[in-house]
Amino acid sequence: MERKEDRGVAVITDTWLRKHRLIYTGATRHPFILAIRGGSVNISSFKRWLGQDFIFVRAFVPFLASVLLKAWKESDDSSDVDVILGGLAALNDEIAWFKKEASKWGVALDSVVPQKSNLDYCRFLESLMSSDVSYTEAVTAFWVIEAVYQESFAHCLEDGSKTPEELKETCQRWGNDGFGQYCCALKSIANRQLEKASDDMVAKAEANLLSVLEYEVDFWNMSHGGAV
Ligand SMILES: Cc1ncc(CN)c(N)n1
Repeated sequence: MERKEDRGVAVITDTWLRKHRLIYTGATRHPFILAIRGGSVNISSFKRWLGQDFIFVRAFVPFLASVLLKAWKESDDSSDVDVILGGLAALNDEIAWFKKEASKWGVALDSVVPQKSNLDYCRFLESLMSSDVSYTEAVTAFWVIEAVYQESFAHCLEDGSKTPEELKETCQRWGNDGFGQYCCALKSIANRQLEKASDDMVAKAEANLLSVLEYEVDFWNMSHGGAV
């Protein structure tokens, strides 16, 4: 089927990404990502990110479950539930992967202390789990959260990147084509929902997009912090 983008019709999420390009680039081309891509990343920064992200991913599970519930209740398209369920299943693998990766790098996940930026981001996720938050808002935020990781890690795998061999598996996890297609599916769902949403809801979804991008930048910034 011909997509709206192909027909030159403005798509809400694309309009937002153009409007907020600076912060979007800040989130997807962060110095931590550029250091991975350039091969100069400090391994203690990577380990710090790994430990913090494990905590985040655990908090992401109930958030995703809440989006699934909202899709089941509010979506007109039953395939949304399938897409989100696929995301939940992938998270199960992701948690197992974090445990394996942490043991490879000698990171004791049980003793990682969540940093403030992480706690703030997890609290934001929790606020989106409220039944007062619409499916449109929740699924839009969900798409942005996934898209930032997809764009960031795919950049580390592009031609010309000098990503260290031992970090390629991490980059593949979010930078692979399958994850890219999953993000496209989430983006289409978000756009479909936004097109029929009230102005007020669209404004809230845009504010959430900005919040996610700010939280993502702060999240990457944690990798600069003190020693692991
Ligand atoms: C902070 C963060 N943002 C996004 C993702 C991708 N699920 C993640 N693992 N961590």
